[in-house]
Amino acid sequence: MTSTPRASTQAVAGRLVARTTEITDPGPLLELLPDAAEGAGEDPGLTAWLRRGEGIVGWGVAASIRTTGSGRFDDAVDWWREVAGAAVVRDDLRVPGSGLVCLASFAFADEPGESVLVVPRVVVGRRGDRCWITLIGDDELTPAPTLQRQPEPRAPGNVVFTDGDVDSAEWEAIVARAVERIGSGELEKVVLARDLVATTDEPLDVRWPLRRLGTSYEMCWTFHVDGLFGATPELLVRRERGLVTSRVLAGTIRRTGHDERDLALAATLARSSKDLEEHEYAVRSVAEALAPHCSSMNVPEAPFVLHLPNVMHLATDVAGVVPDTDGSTVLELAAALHPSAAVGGTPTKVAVEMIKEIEGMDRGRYAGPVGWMDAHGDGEFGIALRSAEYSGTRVRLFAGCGIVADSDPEAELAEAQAKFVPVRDALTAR
Ligand SMILES: C=C(O[C@@H]1C=C(C(=O)O)C=C[C@H]1O)C(=O)O
Repeated sequence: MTSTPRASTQAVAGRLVARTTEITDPGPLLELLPDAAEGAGEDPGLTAWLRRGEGIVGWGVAASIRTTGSGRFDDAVDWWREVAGAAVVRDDLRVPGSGLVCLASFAFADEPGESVLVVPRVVVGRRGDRCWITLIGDDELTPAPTLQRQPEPRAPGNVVFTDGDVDSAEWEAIVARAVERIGSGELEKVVLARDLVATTDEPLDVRWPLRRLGTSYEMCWTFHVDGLFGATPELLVRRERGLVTSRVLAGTIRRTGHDERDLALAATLARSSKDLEEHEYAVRSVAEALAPHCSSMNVPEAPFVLHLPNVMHLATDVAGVVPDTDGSTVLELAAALHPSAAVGGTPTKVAVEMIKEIEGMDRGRYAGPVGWMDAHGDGEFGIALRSAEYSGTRVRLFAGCGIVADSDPEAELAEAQAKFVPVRDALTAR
């Protein structure tokens, strides 16, 4: 058993006061984020959760909590219940993302790793053609800032990439070892990841990669919470007024850059027994974790192919109804789902143990839940994939692959390389 260190809280001075007001369209939300370097030493707390230009961005820190260990989700649930329960909220819009919200990102493993929840001081959101600002303060409202499109973020300068904890040859050997153990019947699937370290000339202005991810990977959820950023195609869970949805991905093929060839490859992917098997494990793990909370569920029989600029995935959208009698918040659902077979394996416990034993690196918050939640427990959590953690000029990129009985280590390495592309390009693109 791992111990559960207590959560460390940055105290909320008093109760939080939040007010949401409708505003005219302020332009692309990512362009509103202020320059973190101008914050006079204060934590700028830049946060983002966006897809196709809709979602929320935030800055400033009205309240936050850091938590570790196997109790990280429970600590977060308790903290948010307390903060949201005591808050005074005025929200005339009542759309997803308006009112009091927190953004959060959780460590993949029970140990090591730190999880973070942040309530920004200023949140600006867009849903359809409605836009809003929410000001959050302790005891009294944060004064309204002037919303303006910010100049182009500072460029990272030259970027040098080096192997992370495990180089490519070693990683292939690790994958080969996993395939052997799957062959001997120890487990069915394990997801193995590796990291790549980018060193930038200038301390990273996270708005630089965020803007590029937001435009190049529109169909993904572009996010940033406390130094973890990326654009994930995988939605762990969304809860919106009793309806839950999850987009499950597993089974991948690299794109060639030629539309016709890619279409042929998409058809191959949809028929590939190796990928369908890997996908089936992931869908089953999500459906089984959601079932106890749902009065009805829809699990499509066959996946569709999701086309991204770098790769294509087998994808299934699972949906369910959470009755009022269940009352689980989106965070509790995310906790129940994590780690799904898309990032852990099957059976989960054996796979997670094997990851710890052979992967050779600390995942940090990569592949953990990342997203936002409101005071009613609605919100969205994605899986932090196609992501990186940064501090100053050091950026750690992550990518992983589901390994099954007939996985080929060389092909898996190439697949992981393709999954580095979104963040790599976002750092180096002009
Ligand atoms: C683990 C990652 O991706 C996951 C693994 C996939 C696969 O092995 O086919 C596909 C999508 C994700 O569920 C990653 O991007 O790092």
